[in-house]
Amino acid sequence: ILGGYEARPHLKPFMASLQLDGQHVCGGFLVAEQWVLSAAHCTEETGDKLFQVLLGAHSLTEQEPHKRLYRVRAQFPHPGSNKHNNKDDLLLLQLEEKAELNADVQVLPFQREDRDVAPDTVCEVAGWGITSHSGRRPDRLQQVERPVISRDVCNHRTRHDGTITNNMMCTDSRRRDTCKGDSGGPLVCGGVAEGLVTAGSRVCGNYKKPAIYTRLAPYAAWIDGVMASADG
Ligand SMILES: NC(=O)c1cc2c(NC(=O)[C@@]34C[C@@H]5C[C@@H](C[C@@](N)(C5)C3)C4)cccc2[nH]1
Repeated sequence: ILGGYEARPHLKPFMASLQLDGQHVCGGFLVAEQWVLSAAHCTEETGDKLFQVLLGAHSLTEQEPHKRLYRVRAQFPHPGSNKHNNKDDLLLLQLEEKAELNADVQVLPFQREDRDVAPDTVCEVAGWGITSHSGRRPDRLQQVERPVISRDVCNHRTRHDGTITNNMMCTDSRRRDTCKGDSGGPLVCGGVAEGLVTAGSRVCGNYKKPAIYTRLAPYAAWIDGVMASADG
C-alpha cells in the first residue's frame, strides 16, 4: 500500500496473508469458514506448491492472540484466468479445516448484486504489500481509502485504453495506491467486498494507471459452485 497508514489492529478480521516458506506473497480474505478468496496470478511463481494462509494477524512476525497459520487442502484458480491478462483473476483456497472464528478472524460478505459501484464512492483497501517505490515491505497491515473511477475514464486511451471489462473496476491511483503484494486483497465499499486487487504487475502511485480490481458480483455463482462442490 503506497501513501496509506497502519490499520487499527484486528479491525479487518477478514484479511488473510498468503504465504510461501513463511514469506507474505499476496493478500486475500475469508469468504467462508473454510475458504479464502484471492487472485489467480498469485500462484504464478509458486509452481505446484500450496500456500499457507495466515489469519487473525496484524503483525506478520509478532505473536498475537488469535493469529494462526492454516494449511491449504486445495486451490481452485478460475478456469478463465491466464498469465497474459487480468481476466477472471480469482483463486479460491480451501483450508485444511474450518477457521476458528473469533474477534480477530471473521468472514467478510461479498457483493452479489451485479451493479457498478458509483464513481467517487470512497472504498478502502488493506494489505501487507510494499509501502514505497524502493520496495519496503511492512510488518503490520496497512490501509488506504480510494475513490472509485468510472470504467469510461479508466478505459480512456491515456489510462488503460479499453482493457477494463465489465468484470473489472478501477480506483484513482494518484499517490495513494495498491502495489506489489497487495494483490488478492479485498476492495471494501460500505462494509462489503466489491472487488479483489488484481495481481498483474502494474506501476503503482501513477494517476495515469488507475488501480484495477476484479469485481466479485459477476463471480458469485462460480464462488458458490466451487465451495458447494468441494464441501460435498
Ligand atoms: N495489484 C497491483 O497494484 C500491483 C501488483 C504488482 C506487482 N506484482 C505482484 O504483486 C505479484 C502478484 C502475484 C504474486 C507475486 C508474483 C506475481 N507475479 C504474482 C506479481 C507478486 C509488482 C509490481 C507492481 C504491482 N502492482
